[in-house]
Formats: sequence, structure tokens, C-alpha cells
Amino acid sequence: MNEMKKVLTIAGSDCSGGAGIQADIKTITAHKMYAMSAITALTAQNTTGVCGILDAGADFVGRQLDCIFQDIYPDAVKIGMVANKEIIEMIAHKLVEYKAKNIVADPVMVSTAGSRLMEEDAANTLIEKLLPLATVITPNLAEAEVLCGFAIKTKEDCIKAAQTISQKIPTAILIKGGHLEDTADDLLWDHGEIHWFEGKRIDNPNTHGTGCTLSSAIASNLAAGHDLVTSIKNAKDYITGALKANLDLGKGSGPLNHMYNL
Ligand SMILES: Nc1ncnc2c1ncn2[C@@H]1O[C@H](COP(=O)(O)OP(=O)(O)O)[C@@H](O)[C@H]1O
Ligand SMILES: Cc1ncc(COP(=O)(O)O)c(N)n1
Repeated sequence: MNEMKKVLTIAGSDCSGGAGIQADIKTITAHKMYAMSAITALTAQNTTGVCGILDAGADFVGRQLDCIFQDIYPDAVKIGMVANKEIIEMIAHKLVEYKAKNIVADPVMVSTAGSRLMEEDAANTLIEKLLPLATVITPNLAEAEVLCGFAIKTKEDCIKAAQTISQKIPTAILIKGGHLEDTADDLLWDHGEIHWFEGKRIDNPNTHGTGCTLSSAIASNLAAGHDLVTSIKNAKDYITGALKANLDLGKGSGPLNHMYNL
């Protein structure tokens, strides 16, 4: 029997199933891997927006991580929504304690519909304590603007932003271009080396959970033993397929179709 790869997601729950923990578990399962989850917060949300957040508390997040790492050690870890400083610090502490590897950190700050998912005063703790532990961080354009401190309008701006961010956070940096106007090109800055992952813009308004899905697909590929560039390329192919499959659920920006190639 082949060894089953294990991927852990540390993120918030989306009760409507499109983003967060639910998107991550669907993605990891579609990669034929074993998914585990440490839930940082419950959100009450759907395709039209977020109407409530209940965070799990730092101690309880720590207990979930102890249970996971002491029993079924993950081959890769994806980090998504983390609501406040205390939880960020706890996760950083546990990842160091258990020597976690293949960490993909998505610095989730604001939902697509505009609701804040991380408290405003937590950004510095995220930048100083948690993001530097990652193999790769995956900000979207708005998150990259917060991390670099200036507006990003063009592909040249993306390169400048990655260079600036790398001075504070010495990991590989993937700036996602899902919110660029004409293309969906993503930029990887890997310690000074630049790779563009080109993507045609797919005309599908249902993009709830694209960032969550991409980061857990990258984590699944790293768990499989692929290098970072191959992992991102495969993850981009996965998200392209899930967008092209045109699921249309809910009254707002709907979820992706994770069953398109099963
Ligand atoms: N309409 C689209 N067509 C093709 N790819 C897209 C589209 N929207 C997002 N993507 C891709 O989905 C991934 C997630 O990007 P993005 O939507 O920018 O992240 P987030 O959900 O964090 O805002 C990226 O690889 C991006 O290029
Ligand atoms: C619990 C949770 N985590 C993350 C997101 C962001 O989702 P997206 O992938 O669309 O940026 C979300 N809406 N809810």
C-alpha cells in the first residue's frame, strides 16, 4: 500500500463551504491526501458576505495543534485565517516546537466581499512572528499592498512589492494576480529569482475561496515531494480547472467546483 500523505490546515471555518477549512479539506481530498484541521475561528458567512466571527481562543488552538502533531505528523501545513495576535503567537510557537515543514501561509486579512477577517492590530505580529516560518507566503494584491506599503497596479509593481516584502519576510513570496484587470498572472519571488505563472482570466464571477484553494493545493503538492515551482504550477492548473467547471451556487460570489476531475 502507498504511504498516505497528510496535510494540515490551520484556518477559519466557512459554514457555507466555499472558503476556509472547508475549501482546504475539499482541495486536499481531491489531491488524494489525508486532511487534518486546526480551527482558529468559526465564521457565519455565505456567498454574499460575513455576518459573524467567533474565534477559538489561543489556548484551544494550541491544544488542537498538540493533538495533531503528537499523533499524525503532517507532511505539509497550510495557514489561512487567523483572527488575532494571541492566536498568531500560539501557532508560531507550536510550529517551531514541532519543527513543522512545508508551510504555506496565506495572509488572509479581508474577505472578497470586504469583511475584515484579521484584527487590524495583528498585522505586525503576523509579519514578525508567523510569516517568516513559511516556505512560501501567498498574499493577494490587497494583502501584498499592506505588506509592502504601496499601491500595486502593474506587473512591474508586483516585482517591486515582492522585493520590498522580502526585506521584512525572508521566505518565497507568491503575489496572486486574481484581482489584476486583464490577466490572472501570479508572481513567485524565490529569494531573488522571479517566475511568472501565467493564467488567462476566466470569466466566472464565482471566486469565493480561490485563495484558500490555491494555498492548500500548493501545500498538497509540497507534501507529495514536488519542488516549489512545480507545486505552484500544479496548484494553478487545479484552480483553473475548478474555476472553469462553472459551479453556480448561492446569491453572491459562489464557491469552486472541486469535483471537476474526480
Ligand atoms: N477569474 C479568474 N481567472 C483565472 N484565475 C483566477 C481568477 N480569479 C482568481 N484566479 C486565480 O486564483 C488564485 C487565487 O487568487 P486571488 O483570487 O487573487 O486570491 P484571493 O482569493 O486570496 O483574493 C490565483 O492563482 C489567481 O490567479
Ligand atoms: C474562513 C475564511 N477564510 C478565508 C476566507 C477568504 O477567502 P478567499 O479564498 O476567497 O480569499 C474566507 N472568506 N473565510
